[in-house]
Amino acid sequence: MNEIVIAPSILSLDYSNVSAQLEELKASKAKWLHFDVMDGHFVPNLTFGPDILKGFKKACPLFMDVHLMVEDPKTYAPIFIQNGADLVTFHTEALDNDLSRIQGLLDEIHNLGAKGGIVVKPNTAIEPFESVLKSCDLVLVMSVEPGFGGQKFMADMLKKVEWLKEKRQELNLSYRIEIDGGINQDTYKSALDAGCDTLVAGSYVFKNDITKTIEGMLA
Ligand SMILES: O=C(CO)[C@@H](O)[C@H](O)COP(=O)(O)O
Ligand SMILES: [Fe+2]
Repeated sequence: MNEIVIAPSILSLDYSNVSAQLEELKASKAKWLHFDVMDGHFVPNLTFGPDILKGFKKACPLFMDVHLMVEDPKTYAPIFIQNGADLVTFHTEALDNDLSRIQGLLDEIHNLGAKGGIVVKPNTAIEPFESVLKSCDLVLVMSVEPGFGGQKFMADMLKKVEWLKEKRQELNLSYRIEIDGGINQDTYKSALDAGCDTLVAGSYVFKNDITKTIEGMLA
């Protein structure tokens, strides 16, 4: 059983007060930061480039979990790895769900010394990706449509989590299972019960007391 990790999503930081929140995160029980990269094409929102990641890593040296929501992850994964990503996840849909392209990018991420994994949107089934699971350090299940923080949790996505948990045991693998979107006081327990070991939480953490909210999910 993997240790439970909370990965606060910096998408929901209060950008008028960044350093104080990064100091609080450093002192908190969060070991990871979730860094959402959006290119305005794969999703209808724009966020951060590699220089911002580099700055965050310097100010707050936690494990950087970089979620690429971009049309061209093959180009951007190496750039974010050079700038501090410890783990990069990319959407299968951005590679047309093509298994050989997905396998190729997972191999490339590993060759660059980072951890890697796949992400699926809510309307993408997870079962077709069984053959690449052996190369994933983590599989990320989206429980909202990617693009924005603060959306409602889609409880149906927990079926994917249950399938991933069963497959992990059947195939004797050890990838982490992460969920992203709508995690809060009403939903985090069901995600853990279904088999998630890594919880992304954005608005829930940053719109409340950061330290206590993270501790509450780990209690
Ligand atoms: O990838 C995304 C959104 O596309 C997320 O990482 C969000 O940042 C999660 O925000 P909350 O739903 O927890 O507010
Ligand atoms: Fe994310």
